[in-house]
Amino acid sequence: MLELDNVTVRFGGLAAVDDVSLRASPGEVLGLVGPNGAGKTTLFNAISGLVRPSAGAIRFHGADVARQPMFRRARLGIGRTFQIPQPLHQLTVRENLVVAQRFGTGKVDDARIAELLDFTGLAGKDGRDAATSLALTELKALEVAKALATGPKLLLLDEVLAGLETAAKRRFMAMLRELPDRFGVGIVIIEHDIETISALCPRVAVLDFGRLIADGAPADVFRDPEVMRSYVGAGGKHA
Ligand SMILES: Nc1ncnc2c1ncn2[C@@H]1O[C@H](COP(=O)(O)OP(=O)(O)OP(=O)(O)O)[C@@H](O)[C@H]1O
Repeated sequence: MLELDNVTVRFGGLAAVDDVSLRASPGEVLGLVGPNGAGKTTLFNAISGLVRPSAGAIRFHGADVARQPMFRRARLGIGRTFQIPQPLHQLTVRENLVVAQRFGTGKVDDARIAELLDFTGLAGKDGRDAATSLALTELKALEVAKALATGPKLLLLDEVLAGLETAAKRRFMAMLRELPDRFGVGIVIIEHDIETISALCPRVAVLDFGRLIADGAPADVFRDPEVMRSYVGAGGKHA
């Protein structure tokens, strides 16, 4: 479904993503980890169209999307969340989903919106405005609901679990586990916590200074000395 070939993203002299080749299959749940500044979000930005790669190919279901604008990639089925929730603050929760649907599919589907509100635990909050009346957990749920409202086949989740307290995290993990079957999406998820990523993802890819240094089953990857060095080198706070 997603094919990255030798993707590099440069900011001046810095290769934030450095010659990364990676594949994700339909319905697959892939973890993306690495220390702070490793290039994870930049890779998401390159896939979703927020930054343009300096080199390399990005294909989605066979189509070369590397030069396509964000909305076109969204229409093809690439959806994403942002690390810091980015609702349209002046709009209500429901209106946020309407905008996301228009962006991703071009039309509004009220039944689907009701389903998404229910699924993400936001039913009953649909009339609230996003800026002033939602707690962090609800903002994160809205971020997931918005991404789903664009009708994705691939969902890029950028630290949706970070900062959640234990009960909310458990709820979110159950929600994420349901996504592939219920909504027919594959997932790439950025997450720092090794235990969480191992519980959610049969496969994990590791970035370090922009380079892909490991790709495989969590049990193998997190035993790899180079991976552990990169975590410990980053202060050991993720290990
Ligand atoms: N727009 C930008 N301009 C210049 N440098 C950038 C830009 N965006 C990211 N960088 C740099 O690129 C590198 C990779 O950043 P990125 O945010 O992708 O890392 P990350 O792995 O997502 O980190 P974190 O876990 O902290 O979110 C960092 O050195 C960062 O400072």
